[in-house]
Amino acid sequence: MCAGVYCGNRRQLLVLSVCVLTGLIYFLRGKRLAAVSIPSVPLLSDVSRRGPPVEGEEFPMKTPWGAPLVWGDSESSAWRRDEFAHHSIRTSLAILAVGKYNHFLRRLLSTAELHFLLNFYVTYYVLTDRPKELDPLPKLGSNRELKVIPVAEMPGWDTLGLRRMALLASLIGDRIHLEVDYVFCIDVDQEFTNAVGAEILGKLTATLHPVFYGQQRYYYPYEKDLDSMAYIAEGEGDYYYTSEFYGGLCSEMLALTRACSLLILQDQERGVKAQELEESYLNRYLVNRRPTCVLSPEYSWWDSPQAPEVPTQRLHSIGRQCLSTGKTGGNTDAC
Ligand SMILES: CC(=O)N[C@H]1[C@@H](OP(=O)(O)OP(=O)(O)OC[C@H]2O[C@@H](n3ccc(=O)[nH]c3=O)[C@H](O)[C@@H]2O)O[C@H](CO)[C@H](O)[C@@H]1O
Ligand SMILES: [Mn+2]
Repeated sequence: MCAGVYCGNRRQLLVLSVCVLTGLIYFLRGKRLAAVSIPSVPLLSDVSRRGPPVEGEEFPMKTPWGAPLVWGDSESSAWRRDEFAHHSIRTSLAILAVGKYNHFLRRLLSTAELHFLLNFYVTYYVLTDRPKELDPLPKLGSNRELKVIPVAEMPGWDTLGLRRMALLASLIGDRIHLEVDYVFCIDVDQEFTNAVGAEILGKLTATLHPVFYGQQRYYYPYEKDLDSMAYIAEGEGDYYYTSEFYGGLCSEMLALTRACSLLILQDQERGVKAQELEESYLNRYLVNRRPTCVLSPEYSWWDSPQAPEVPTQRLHSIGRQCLSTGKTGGNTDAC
């Protein structure tokens, strides 16, 4: 453009010279920048972030019944976040920590403060047998609070796996539904590693189990005992969901936890126990009441040969990671 305006008079010659000089400076600066060696050490966020997911076989964006299948960096997730941005929604996390699992609490809370529903009202409901472990209370951001609910429960994932639904049902019914709009149930042996935003807000939200993502239905560990209330027949069911992270509107979560705890009680009365405990009953419930929002394995991930590569790891299961390495024999204390 500079060269094109030269018409022969002195003023134009001056303009032309300035343009050429400026161009030369930019050219030389470009060379200098290129000469500066950029360190080849990848930034931490690059390790767990790949390009944004694009609709396709690897990254389906919808379930067969039309619910969103959520990848946090996709365009549709950005739209969902925009939709919620101007509503003052009250959200919450319900966390159970009994016995040795209390040692996971601070890591979950501190990472939630960095990544979970920032810019929303968040209440942490911590059900614990050791309220003193939260003394002093962790420092929280504005519009975020923590409420401790003392519980007298026996430790052990095999017992608590049958108690948590009942505990949640009474807590949601008595209190949570009066105080917030959404409640998410989360295993305490996890940590947030990247942003989890309003894209997860649905009437009823469930998360795909990473190990069974993309597998044939035949491999899903649905309950096969005909006597169990969690039994899922051949041809029933869409996906296999994890029990480590699910949630939704309080009314939906009240219905879910009440129904599941009733199924568990009915089984216990007859001495029957579904193989995957709470997860089996959750999956049974979600066959009949399909989730309106399905989170991809970005929201339940651990490093395992069977887990898929995901664009961004957002919620990491420390407990299941430990189990999959086999080093600790399921003793998450060692993690
Ligand atoms: C279905 C499945 O794959 N289960 C395995 C997986 O469980 P899960 O990840 O299904 O269970 P888990 O051990 O994380 O227990 C579920 C949740 O109950 C709470 N909780 C549990 C026990 C306890 O003593 N105190 C307590 O507070 C806590 O919030 C925990 O996150 O990993 C466990 C070890 O981590 C066990 O090896 C389970 O076999
Ligand atoms: Mn767990």
